[in-house]
Amino acid sequence: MFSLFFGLYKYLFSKTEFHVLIIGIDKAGKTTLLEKLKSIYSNLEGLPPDRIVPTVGLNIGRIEASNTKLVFWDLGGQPGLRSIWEKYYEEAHAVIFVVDAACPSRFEDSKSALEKVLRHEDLQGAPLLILGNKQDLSDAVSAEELARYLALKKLDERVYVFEAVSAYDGMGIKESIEWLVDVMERSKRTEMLRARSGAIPGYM
Ligand SMILES: Nc1nc2c(ncn2[C@@H]2O[C@H](COP(=O)(O)OP(=O)(O)OP(=O)(O)O)[C@@H](O)[C@H]2O)c(=O)[nH]1
Ligand SMILES: [Mg+2]
Repeated sequence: MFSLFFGLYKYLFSKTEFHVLIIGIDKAGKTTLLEKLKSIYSNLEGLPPDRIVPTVGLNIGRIEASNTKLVFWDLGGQPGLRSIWEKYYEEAHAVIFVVDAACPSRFEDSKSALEKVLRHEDLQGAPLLILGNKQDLSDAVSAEELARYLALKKLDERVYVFEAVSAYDGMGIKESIEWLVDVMERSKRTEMLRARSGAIPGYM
């Protein structure tokens, strides 16, 4: 009986934990973004950009934002590492896809990597936040321009947005995270993941 009420209490009052996958091609700025998120949302000072090295394994960051717990999984974007991304799809509530908005010569690479991500059935219904990073650089393209460059198909059914950010100075990051939390809270995928994890009170 106690466990039934405890389960119900937990279900009603504990903060939801969302898993957010941060992917994108190498050097887009994913890890720099993760460290900036830690600095903005927690008391921990994130690593400064000059101490960040290309990611080979997995970086994890936990923050609290808008009364929810967010767990970020940041993976390496080098070509040989991209096959690892899909191992995390099933458990992800949403995806952040980071693009270096100041490097048009790599937009094509980003586009094909993202199209492959969108085709994967384990990510069905996952909200998508596409970040045009490095806005502190004068030649960075805007979110609208990036959307035009990428010209993504297969987005019709998906909840998505393009945002312009800088992982250096923090521009656009809070707005992006607010959007993400809001859509994850209302998404069918969240309902599906919750049901699958057996988070129905009394049935754990
Ligand atoms: N100017 C500028 N440079 C940035 C920004 N974000 C990242 N960088 C730089 O871009 C380079 C790559 O950053 P990382 O965060 O390591 O990129 P990544 O996407 O994690 O790369 P992988 O781990 O190899 O996939 C580094 O030199 C960063 O300092 C930004 O907002 N503005
Ligand atoms: Mg990295």
